[in-house]
Amino acid sequence: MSDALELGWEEWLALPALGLPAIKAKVDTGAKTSALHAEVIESFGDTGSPKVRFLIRPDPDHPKLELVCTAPVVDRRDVTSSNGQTELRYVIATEMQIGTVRRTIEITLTNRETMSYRMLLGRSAFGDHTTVIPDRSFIQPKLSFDLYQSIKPLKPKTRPLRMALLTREPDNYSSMRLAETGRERGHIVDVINTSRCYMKIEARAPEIHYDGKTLPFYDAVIPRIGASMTNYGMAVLRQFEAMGAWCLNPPSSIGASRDKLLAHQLLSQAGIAMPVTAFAHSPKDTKDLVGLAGTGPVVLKLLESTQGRGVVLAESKKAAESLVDAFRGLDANFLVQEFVKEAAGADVRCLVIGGRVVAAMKRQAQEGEFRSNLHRGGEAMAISLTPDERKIAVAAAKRLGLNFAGVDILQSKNGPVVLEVNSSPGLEGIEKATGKNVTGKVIRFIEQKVRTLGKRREINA
Ligand SMILES: Nc1ncnc2c1ncn2[C@@H]1O[C@H](COP(=O)(O)OP(=O)(O)OP(=O)(O)O)[C@@H](O)[C@H]1O
Ligand SMILES: [Mg+2]
Ligand SMILES: [Mg+2]
Repeated sequence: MSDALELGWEEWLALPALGLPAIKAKVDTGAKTSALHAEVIESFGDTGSPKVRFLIRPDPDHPKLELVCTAPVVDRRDVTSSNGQTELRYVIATEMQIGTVRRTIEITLTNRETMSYRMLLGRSAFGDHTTVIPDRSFIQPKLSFDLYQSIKPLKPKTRPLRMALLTREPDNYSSMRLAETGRERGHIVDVINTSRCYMKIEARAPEIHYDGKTLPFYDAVIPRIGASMTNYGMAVLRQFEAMGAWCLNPPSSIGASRDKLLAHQLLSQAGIAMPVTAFAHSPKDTKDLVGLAGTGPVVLKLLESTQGRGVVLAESKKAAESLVDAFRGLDANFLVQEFVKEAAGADVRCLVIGGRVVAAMKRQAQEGEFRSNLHRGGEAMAISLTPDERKIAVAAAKRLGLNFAGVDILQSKNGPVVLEVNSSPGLEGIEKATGKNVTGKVIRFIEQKVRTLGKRREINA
């Protein structure tokens, strides 16, 4: 492919890495660097690899066609425009395709809303073998804004949402899937480490600070708060709410689901079936406590445990009593629960989004193990739910006020019983077992919620 290029004073080009298949540019031999129209420019990323995202409306005649572009920042530079004003601009490097020529060029970002051309092609983009013929236009093949029709993510009416993903584990499967899927659908997703947020508590101007900067307004917050961060995470979430963000799961619901005592009380008040359960801290009458959980074998659980670690089975009354005596010395809350033998080492995880079960899997424990946790070597497979299972899963999520929940059910001889409700359910196991794009459903639910909320806000304004 030859590098020789003839250009008229206006030309069509594409910026494929930015996802822009057609841009009409004015060729300007008087300008050194190229410039591209950009609105709501925001920097993000590490200092080692800074990036910028911006909104572009490539077609001046159709301002509703909006796209979000992301690019690495190569520089920030003072640029003096033709009206003599100097502006500090972001400089990005991206690939340009014009006719058959493809090359990486530097582009400065600036608001060109009032200009007829969204892009200015400056000399540094020309290369060595370019001839500009100033009295001709469109020497290179013409493109069309129709090319944007095949681009799905943004519908003309919808603006991209700004989402915050609150997590201390940005690299785990769930975090990566949520961030990626949100971005694929045209949104801005900032991954924020909950523990690094600090806050200014002020009624009229609440703020959240992060690495020395004030965080902007977020339309939605996706909380992925680990058990060790529940309290602080809830405070951060309340602060986001105070700033007007909508939280996928409200902080109080996350708190309720994490507090096993409270969760059990709330669920049983709502008439949701659960294994018979007794709670204790340091009981004097061990026999009486064990008796509360029925006559058969019992399961004892340390309340602070997760991933099946503090969960033990006592086959006999005697074993249960000596375990209770041991737990009493730990100064910890624990529960004694009827053992649902029929479950046969399996439980059912139902993923509920917005009051509907969108995916379900059965987790089967290894031979000789009653705990089905995947971390304990359990195996997961897709399962179709009975209407009763579906109903109880939805009711449990609703009672705790969770829009996004993983409800764990045991299949007992008297029908399904709820074991626990998780407010940050993992996505890897369920997506792999069912082949369903659960993450996509989460993001679409957020879009739908935030947009109806936005409409309501406009009406009330
Ligand atoms: N009462 C019970 N009867 C039969 N099996 C049980 C019972 N309680 C728990 N199990 C089994 O043990 C596993 C672990 O128990 P549970 O889910 O209550 O605690 P956890 O896994 O430590 O909590 P988390 O899921 O939050 O990490 C369950 O998935 C289930 O397979
Ligand atoms: Mg649990
Ligand atoms: Mg569990």
